[in-house]
Amino acid sequence: MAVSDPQSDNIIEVHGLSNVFGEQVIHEGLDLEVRRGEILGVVGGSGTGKSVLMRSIIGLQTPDAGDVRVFDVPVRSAKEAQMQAIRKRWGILFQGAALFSTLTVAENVQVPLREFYPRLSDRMLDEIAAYKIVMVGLPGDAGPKYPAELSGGMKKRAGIARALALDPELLFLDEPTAGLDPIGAAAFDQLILDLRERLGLTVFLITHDLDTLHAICDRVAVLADRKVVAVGTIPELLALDHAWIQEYFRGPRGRAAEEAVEAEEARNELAAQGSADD
Ligand SMILES: Nc1ncnc2c1ncn2[C@@H]1O[C@H](COP(=O)(O)OP(=O)(O)OP(=O)(O)O)[C@@H](O)[C@H]1O
Repeated sequence: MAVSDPQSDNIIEVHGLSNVFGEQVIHEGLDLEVRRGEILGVVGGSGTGKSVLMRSIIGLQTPDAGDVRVFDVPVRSAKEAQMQAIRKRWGILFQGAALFSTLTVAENVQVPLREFYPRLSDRMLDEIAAYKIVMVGLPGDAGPKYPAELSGGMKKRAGIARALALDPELLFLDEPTAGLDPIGAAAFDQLILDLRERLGLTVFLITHDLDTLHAICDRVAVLADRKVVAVGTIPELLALDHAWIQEYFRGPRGRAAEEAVEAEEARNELAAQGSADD
């Protein structure tokens, strides 16, 4: 049930993916393409295999069948040097930010730099970390703090700073707004949008957050029945006769998220009219 036309300029291509754990078939013949420059939301019920899909794409999970290409490199058969080269081109925010608790924020940001560029001087490492920390909207004095001293939203921002350490082209985000209050979540959505604009990122975003889907995703991929059953804009998905999609987007939470976006658009329109009248 692919809704949008396929495009050739894909950063990620997944074809015929299967993942099986014992008796449990998670994916069977799953296809997905992620286009350069888009924010693709990935949704699906709990346990449908969103995180397993992400792990298959980044090479942390060896699938039972299928092809996965990232930056045109076949992840399953790539040599270690090829994988190293593409790992430099992506950044990952795992669920819960996954910061090293014994390292400061600045040291966390420096982890990928030390791994991929072991000859960087301490001064350069400090400068890059300070730059990334400010880039994600953390206060300048956040660098020497430990994760335990940060709020949930700040931890996520620190995780993003680390994911951006190597100036990636592609960002993987696994439930980035989970656990944030609605205001913190909206601010985080805005940060992702800003970063995409400023850095030209492509974003693979796993989320349950309907507000996030409405606010920042160009397209949404729906996981159900062991595969991606549909990919498209939210209006395209709403036009489909699929029970889970209808329930998810048209349920009370889905409608509230839709209304919030409509209200925001109306406010922006009024503001634009106001400034045109001045
Ligand atoms: N290494 C593994 N070994 C065995 N089973 C696994 C493994 N990894 C994941 N699973 C199982 O695969 C299924 C899908 O897991 P996954 O974490 O991808 O779901 P999800 O869609 O991300 O869920 P949620 O929305 O709750 O985070 C789950 O039933 C999980 O228990």
